[in-house]
Amino acid sequence: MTVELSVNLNAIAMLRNRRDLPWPSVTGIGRIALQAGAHGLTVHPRPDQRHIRFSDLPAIRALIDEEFPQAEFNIEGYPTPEFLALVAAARPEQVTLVPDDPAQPTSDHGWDFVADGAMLRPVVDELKSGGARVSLFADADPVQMSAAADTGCDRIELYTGPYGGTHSDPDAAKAEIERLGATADAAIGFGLGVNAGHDLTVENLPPLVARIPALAEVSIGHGLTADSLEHGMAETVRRFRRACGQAV
Ligand SMILES: CC(=O)[C@@H](O)[C@H](O)COP(=O)(O)O
Ligand SMILES: NCC(=O)COP(=O)(O)O
Repeated sequence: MTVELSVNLNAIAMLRNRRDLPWPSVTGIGRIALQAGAHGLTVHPRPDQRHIRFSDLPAIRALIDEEFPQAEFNIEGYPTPEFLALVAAARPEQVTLVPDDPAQPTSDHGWDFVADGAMLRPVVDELKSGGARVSLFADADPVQMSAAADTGCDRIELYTGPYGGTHSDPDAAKAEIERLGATADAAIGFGLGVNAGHDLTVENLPPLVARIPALAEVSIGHGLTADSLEHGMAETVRRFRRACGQAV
């Protein structure tokens, strides 16, 4: 199975928002990423619009529809009525629901599928009936996968932040990979697809992909954007695609 790369544009938008100027262009950089073979684009429109602005969503939708119809749009966020309205208008191929509080500096945990299942089930149903694939953000915890499947979601997205934090500790990295792998095995056993994301890099992707051969998609923004400052966006997308095991 090919591990697809979805490029997260949050950091590009964060840089753009530093000034009242239209560059760097979120759609312009997204175009370069798709031209270089990224499978799709990911955004996380947070309530304070600190990076991705609500107005970015129709522009990204139009870019994909008009120039890259085979690509996917993945929108992440907490399922407030405002977020669900943005999703209904943008018609993304995938929605990734995360349990983020608006005050969080970034996403740093997955759902408690036992406690949150009753809330998630109707939201998942609504999004799926609108035609989206639904992925739910998940910590590395195999025990939670039965309850995750009970939400009716299509996929989980493994939160790989703790793994990303082991960049200088090989033993801790191996332990995190095994926790992630065991969670993926459990999810697949319940018929779920598996995505992954947060703090993934060219260096830490290959061992994760080797442990989870059924991994469907990784969404990457921070590390990929950092590398693009050195290698350029097109070459960086190719480097990350190779790190996913794609023949580039
Ligand atoms: C869900 C996740 O881990 C990331 O995709 C998230 O979008 C990061 O958000 P920030 O870019 O705001 O840190
Ligand atoms: N879902 C993870 C994502 O889209 C990007 O996370 P990061 O690479 O910016 O940490």
